[in-house]
Amino acid sequence: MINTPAIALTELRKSFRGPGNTTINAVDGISLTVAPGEVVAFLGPNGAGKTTTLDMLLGLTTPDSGTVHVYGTSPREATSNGRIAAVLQNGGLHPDFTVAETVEIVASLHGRLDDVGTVMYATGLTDLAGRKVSRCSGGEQQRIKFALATLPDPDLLVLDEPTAGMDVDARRAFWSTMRADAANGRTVLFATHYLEEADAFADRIVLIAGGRIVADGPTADIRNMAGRRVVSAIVDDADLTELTRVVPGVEIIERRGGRTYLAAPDSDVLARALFNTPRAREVEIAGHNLEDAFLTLTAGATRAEH
Ligand SMILES: Nc1ncnc2c1ncn2[C@@H]1O[C@H](COP(=O)(O)OP(=O)(O)OP(=O)(O)O)[C@@H](O)[C@H]1O
Repeated sequence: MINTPAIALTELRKSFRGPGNTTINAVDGISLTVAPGEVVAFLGPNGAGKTTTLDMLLGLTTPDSGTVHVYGTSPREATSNGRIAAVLQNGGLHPDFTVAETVEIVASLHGRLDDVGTVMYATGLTDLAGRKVSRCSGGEQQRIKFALATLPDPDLLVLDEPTAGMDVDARRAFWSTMRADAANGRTVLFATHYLEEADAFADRIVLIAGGRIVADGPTADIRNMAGRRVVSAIVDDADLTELTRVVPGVEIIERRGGRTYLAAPDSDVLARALFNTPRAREVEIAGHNLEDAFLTLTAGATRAEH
């Protein structure tokens, strides 16, 4: 079955009870198909719904509605036959074991005791072999989890904020190991809230906010989209209609607090047109910072609460 996707999510929904009897639609209709061998970043701000989606993908949480398929099977089946493995944010490590013991236990479960040395070396754990897990830093613990996740040699690796707690050098080392894995054909889906990290590593970025996908495309496209300079102003509807006529490719990103946020392939043309629009007031040109632009892209998506 050559065409079976690595991941197929259809109309996934999951809500939780929030404070004061409200309902939080953590995941609000996510559909996503990932082909084998793709490296996909699941990018979104805190609370966007990334972890909840990954939990459903891994079969740790049951969706309220929608379906999850991993290589055409259920998450449970994919986990039990070693096709999918994960590095999650919390838990999973025994504090009293040493790093080597931890890796050996999981290796023995997968019949890979012979590979312990190689895996520990590849994940930068060799020098930490004798250290108790409880004495390892957050970043070091992430590396242990990563080593454990690669032991079953999964076709799909799911990583939730994998570099949390790592310093710059550790991050770089981690991603170079991941790149080598991906070059060998492993499918990787990782959650992050750093655009730079998604940009540096993923082939494709799925941008999520408010429990929904707000953009999905090749990394270069999303980078260009996020990299556009945003121009905003207080402007009325009639002038807006005129602007969309005179500025090629202008797009209304959102309207918030009486202000309209616009972007165009040439932001100078857009800004000039706005300055020449007599009733447009308080024209502002946003900086070119990728993180700011990313926030602008996701700010419009607010989660529906009842
Ligand atoms: N068990 C739960 N009970 C109640 N609310 C929850 C639960 N799990 C998640 N939520 C809420 O659902 C929303 C989505 O959370 P989720 O952890 O999936 O987001 P995230 O994108 O992974 O965020 P982060 O980057 O902070 O990890 C948030 O508003 C969160 O508070």
